[in-house]
Amino acid sequence: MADAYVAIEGDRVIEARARAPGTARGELVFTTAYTGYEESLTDPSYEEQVLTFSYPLIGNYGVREERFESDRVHPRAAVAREMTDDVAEWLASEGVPAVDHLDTRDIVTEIRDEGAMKCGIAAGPDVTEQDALDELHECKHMSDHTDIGAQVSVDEMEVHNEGGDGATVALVDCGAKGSIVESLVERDAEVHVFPYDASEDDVAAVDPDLLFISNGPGDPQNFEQAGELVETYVGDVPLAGICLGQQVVANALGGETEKMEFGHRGVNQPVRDLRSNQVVMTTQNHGYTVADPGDKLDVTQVNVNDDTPEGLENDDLNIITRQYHPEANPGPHDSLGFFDDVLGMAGE
Ligand SMILES: NC(=O)CC[C@H](N)C(=O)O
Repeated sequence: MADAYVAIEGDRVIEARARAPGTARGELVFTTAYTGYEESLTDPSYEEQVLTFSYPLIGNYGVREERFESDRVHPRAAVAREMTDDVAEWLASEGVPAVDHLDTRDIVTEIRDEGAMKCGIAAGPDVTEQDALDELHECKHMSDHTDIGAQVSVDEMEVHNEGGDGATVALVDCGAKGSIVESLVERDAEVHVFPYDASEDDVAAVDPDLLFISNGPGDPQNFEQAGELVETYVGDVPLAGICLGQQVVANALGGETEKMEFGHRGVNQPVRDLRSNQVVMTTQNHGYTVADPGDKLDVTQVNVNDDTPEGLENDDLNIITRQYHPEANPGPHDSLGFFDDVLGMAGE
């Protein structure tokens, strides 16, 4: 008998098995990644989403903190065909509801046909279908989470690798994955991690060689202050961005972003570099895209599947951004050279 329910738009309720108890709501999305569940579940970009794994068995190599991308689980709930006890117990200890024993192919097909959608989840011995429906009816559209940055950013500036020999990087933390900081520190950068709403004066105080806008959850248009930093620094200091960072940079420089139907989430998204014609496999996790790069940025890389912009650049203004995740974790390491390129702009 079912002891968990997933309610999706149209008030359809899918029965499941409770693996971690509780009720939750969020935007229902799926990832096709076949490894990296620890990294995905701790990626702050999944804040306010319910993550469905299309790969059928989640948890088969345990749960190790050294693979976490932040200090907590970010999706509001997790959905899998089959989840191991390790993962279920971890999610339960974090208070994040989880369900399995349902047809995840059905959910993926529904999202592909209808687009990412609101959902409600109720899991545990005492829950009813109505509990899941109540959650669904309370669920907000992702763009209506207007201060989502506050949920994922540092409260105070933090310095990593103080006294490092390399560039001084001002990383605006819109929900940064730990691997981005690590990739910069490994290249000797002194990384100042700023709150998502840091002021121009805060950033100016460290006299950065590079302004870097991180990945993050929700609608990039809700990160106005990060956009203002981009407007302030463009032309004076090199600019870099990953995922939400690319979107914020584009919006700040006269471009436009829009919501995609169901986005790209996985570890084998092919990206073509338009100058070298080389294709690399990339890790992705985004539901918005740059619809118009504006007149300051050139599209230098595109997604092979749907031609959406994956890289934006301006050689004169020293700007390089990526829609995908060059830091990987999970996923292929093919584009780690991005970090050498952006630190190269900063004189390293
Ligand atoms: N990983 C990210 O930075 C995601 C960016 C943005 N929240 C999107 O969904 O498009």
